Amino acid sequence: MLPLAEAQARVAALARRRAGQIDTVPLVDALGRRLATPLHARRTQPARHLSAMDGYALAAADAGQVLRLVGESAAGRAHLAPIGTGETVRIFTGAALPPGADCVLIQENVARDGDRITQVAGDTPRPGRHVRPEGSDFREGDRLADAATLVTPRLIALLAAAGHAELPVLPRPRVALLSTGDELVAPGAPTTPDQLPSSNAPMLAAMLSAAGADILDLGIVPDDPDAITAAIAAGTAAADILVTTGGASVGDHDLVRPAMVAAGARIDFWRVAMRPGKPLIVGERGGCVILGLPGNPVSAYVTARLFVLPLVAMLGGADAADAFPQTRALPLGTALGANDGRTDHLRARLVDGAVLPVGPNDSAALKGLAAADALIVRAPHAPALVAGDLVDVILPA
Ligand SMILES: Nc1nc2c(c(=O)[nH]1)N[C@H]1C(S)=C(S)[C@@H](COP(=O)(O)OP(=O)(O)OC[C@H]3O[C@@H](n4cnc5c(N)ncnc54)[C@H](O)[C@@H]3O)O[C@H]1N2
Ligand code: MOO
Repeated sequence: MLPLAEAQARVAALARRRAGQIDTVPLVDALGRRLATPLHARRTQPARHLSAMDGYALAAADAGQVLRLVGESAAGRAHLAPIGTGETVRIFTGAALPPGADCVLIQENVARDGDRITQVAGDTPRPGRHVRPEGSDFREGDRLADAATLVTPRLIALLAAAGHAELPVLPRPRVALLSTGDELVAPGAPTTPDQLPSSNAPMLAAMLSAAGADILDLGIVPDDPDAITAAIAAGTAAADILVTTGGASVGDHDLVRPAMVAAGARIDFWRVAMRPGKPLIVGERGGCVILGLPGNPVSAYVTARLFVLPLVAMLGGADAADAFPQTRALPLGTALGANDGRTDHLRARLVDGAVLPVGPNDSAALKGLAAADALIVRAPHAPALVAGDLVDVILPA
């Protein structure tokens, strides 16, 4: 069995992007994807010296004088004529300063009598007071984002302001999903006592779509070697990643690894020193990485968090250092026994800043999984802990 960190490093080594492909998409559609190229400002922001407040624009040299009102400057309707000595212009937030003005008096500190403006409160204005200088945010040609930067709503705002309507992004990884097992039916279909709904497929599809993957659901195949081999061949031909669930272990009906070999895949490793998730199979066929997850739903969830989502992130442009889940040390809300030789992942909840395991600790128990919003990570041979001790926790993705 491979140690968990070594297994993750081997998956990182398999992450190869489709060379050269760039999608150009509208700003909002780029959310959650990574830039394919660096991006530069196509305009200067602010494009002129702008007022940061509603008030009166003047030259600081005229401070303290009674000023004569000669016009108005509003956002989008600049007062472009220069003002002379002793003159002022009514100005609003975001409006251009007229030439000759270098500061703004806020209107609360001013008394107005017809076209006569007098400062009645506040500090003596200095040059630049309440002014956003031209180019103070960015200038045309400035490099605003590097290639591989994650597109957030905040970056979308910056790039929209910089004149971009579409962004060049790395392609979404295509992930094929295959559920194996004679006992499985589609969710919602009637079940006999020998059957159960395939809950792994919608769980994984939801995790993958939130992670920005395009999903190709290959459905359910029975425990038939030829059918699984054919589905693996089809899935690897169509996708960047093929995720299978079930049939990963050692039983007579655990057919995924032999089927991968029959389909011409290379097995990179099988079995990881982790719980749940021990029977994970990783391989590749024709440039497609195959992740054979165990069938137990909690095992499928944990291996998806620890291997599938990081691989999707790496194919989407993330560095390995950012792609794998980070842990945070949080106080335990209860005692825990010593761990054995596998890295353990306990379903847990955050309650009042402490982390509490959610039972039962069974890799088929879905209620505990649904109730958990964190995973406690216990290193191999971690010692017993008491309430209040710090423990490593993976928080929700
Ligand atoms: N003798 C041994 N037995 C087992 C070992 C072992 O090392 N030696 N490993 C155990 C571990 S750990 C796990 S995890 C499971 C994983 O087994 P498989 O990946 O072969 O999964 P299956 O046997 O096909 O299914 C296990 C369980 O999960 C249910 N399942 C399968 N697919 C789905 C799905 N899409 N949605 C919901 N539930 C699913 C399936 O019905 C079984 O109940 O093996 C242990 N055994
Ligand atoms: O280690 Mo298996 O993945 O639970 O039950």
